[in-house]
Amino acid sequence: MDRILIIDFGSQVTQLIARRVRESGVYCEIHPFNRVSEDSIRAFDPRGVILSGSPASVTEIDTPRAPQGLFTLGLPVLGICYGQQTMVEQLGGRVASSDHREFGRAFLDVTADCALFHDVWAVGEREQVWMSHGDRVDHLAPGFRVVGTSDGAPCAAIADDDRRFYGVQFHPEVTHTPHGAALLRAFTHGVCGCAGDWTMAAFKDQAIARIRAQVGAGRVLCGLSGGVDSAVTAALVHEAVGEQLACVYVDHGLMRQGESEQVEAVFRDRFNIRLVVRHADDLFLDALDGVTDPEVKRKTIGKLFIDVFEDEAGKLGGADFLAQGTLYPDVIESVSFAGGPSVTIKSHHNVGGLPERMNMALVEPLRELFKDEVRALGRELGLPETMIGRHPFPGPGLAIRLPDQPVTREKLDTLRKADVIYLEEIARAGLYDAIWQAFAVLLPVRSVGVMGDGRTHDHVIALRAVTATDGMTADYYPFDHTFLGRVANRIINEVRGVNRVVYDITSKPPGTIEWE
Ligand SMILES: Nc1ncnc2c1ncn2[C@@H]1O[C@H](COP(=O)(O)OP(=O)(O)OP(=O)(O)O)[C@@H](O)[C@H]1O
Ligand SMILES: O=c1[nH]c(=O)c2[nH+]cn([C@@H]3O[C@H](COP(=O)(O)O)[C@@H](O)[C@H]3O)c2[nH]1
Ligand SMILES: NC(=O)CC[C@H](N)C(=O)O
Ligand SMILES: [Mg+2]
Repeated sequence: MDRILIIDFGSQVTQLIARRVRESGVYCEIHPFNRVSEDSIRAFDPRGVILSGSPASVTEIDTPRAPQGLFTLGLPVLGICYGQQTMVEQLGGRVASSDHREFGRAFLDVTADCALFHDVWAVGEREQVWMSHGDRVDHLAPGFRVVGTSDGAPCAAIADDDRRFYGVQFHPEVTHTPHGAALLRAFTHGVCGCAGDWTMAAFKDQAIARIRAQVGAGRVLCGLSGGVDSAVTAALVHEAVGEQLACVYVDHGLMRQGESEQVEAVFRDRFNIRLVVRHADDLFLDALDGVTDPEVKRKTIGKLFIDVFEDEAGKLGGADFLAQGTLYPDVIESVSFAGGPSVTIKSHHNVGGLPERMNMALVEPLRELFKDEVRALGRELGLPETMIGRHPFPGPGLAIRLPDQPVTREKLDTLRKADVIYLEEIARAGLYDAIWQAFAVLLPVRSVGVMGDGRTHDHVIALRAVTATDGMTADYYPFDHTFLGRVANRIINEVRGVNRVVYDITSKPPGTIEWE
């Protein structure tokens, strides 16, 4: 299988390089610069290498470099921004800090032809690109020539066709460079000669073969949440090892209205997979009694998940493997320049402690995929569209949508009623698929209102809806006011105990998607 190696120097947009390469039908992986060597590159056996951008500056000592041996392997190399700068510097050219910094939209004048521009750009054209740099290449390394210039970068695009080395100061991976994807494709297909045959159908067959080889005759347990990731994982593992798989769905009393019934019905209807539904609301709600702190809530729930899985595995006569829907963004070790370990924003309930305690090995067939690729794989496996397009729902459920207050059955009930109205209206307006995730939050404040000429002193519901591609960053969804007014009206009229509705317009960062 053709593959491209992306060496990450810590750019904010390295993941986008991977997405674009994969969209061109070529498998790729991101490896942090401090983990690659000439040997590791040989072992990975790529058709070509892309060097990412970085917050660091080549002009300073002790900043990251590519392994020097990379440039003698005979492989095509594309350096993007910092990647271009370090390549030039490592091959004998010079990079300097410039007064003329460029951030955001810029224009590139195409001054010469090269394989990177083939069928994309012609000499004499002026092309929109996206820039984010303060340094620039001042003197080319031997063998290179300039093929494009911009106001702030006389060497904005450079080529050494003999060695198949290319460098661009702009970022082709971002959508603000309109022809960027085509340039990356020209690199992967034209320059590196990749066939572009990495499809979800091919991935599915390989994944099934890998699961069979790993699991053998062993027994697999899969936590099923109703979410896309676990559904696709279960379907894939089932195709691979059939009856050796059992799924456990835990109703922890923190699910949305009708959710458990729906997950169970869809699953039993569509799949012939053994499913255990475990009702454990007393267990979870008792443990959460009086807990207000978000981290304590998350850890309490995480621990109980482990207990329940352990218990169910025992009832099933033991399990050798645990199947999880871990995705590529969870796996990528992005390079941190903050120095020191990064802070914990929130402990994502993960069944991470599980395998160790239960002596189960992990089966993680989605480790290499992004969420949209998981959805494509789900389609390949014939999963229903309602399951594939489902908004993500966090493992700790509604507990983290009752911020800064203890979880009670009464509050859960109020929250559920508001949430279901909101989602109903979103579906009715045809907006469900345009939104990454939407939900209601019950705030720990009461406000004064007037209803039916009487005074009310009731709860406030906050509505949240965001757009995102992988949940790492997000923007609030720009509903029109008529829509918001309609939802607010219905919630206040139909949900007893709520007299006010607000809309959350915080992006991530600085906010997060969930409130806790
Ligand atoms: N209620 C639940 N019962 C059983 N397992 C669960 C439950 N909630 C979460 N899990 C397990 O935890 C994993 C992580 O949850 P996560 O929400 O990240 O993924 P998902 O629910 O499969 O997909 P999505 O991100 O779309 O919600 C799931 O894949 C599943 O294995
Ligand atoms: O399985 C999960 N377990 C968790 O503990 C958890 N916390 C947040 N989320 C989901 O992750 C995405 C990003 O959420 P945040 O911006 O709130 O961190 C959003 O999609 C959140 O819904 C979770 N999913
Ligand atoms: N985006 C980047 O890779 C920036 C590289 C380097 N820090 C510069 O400012 O030029
Ligand atoms: Mg989920």
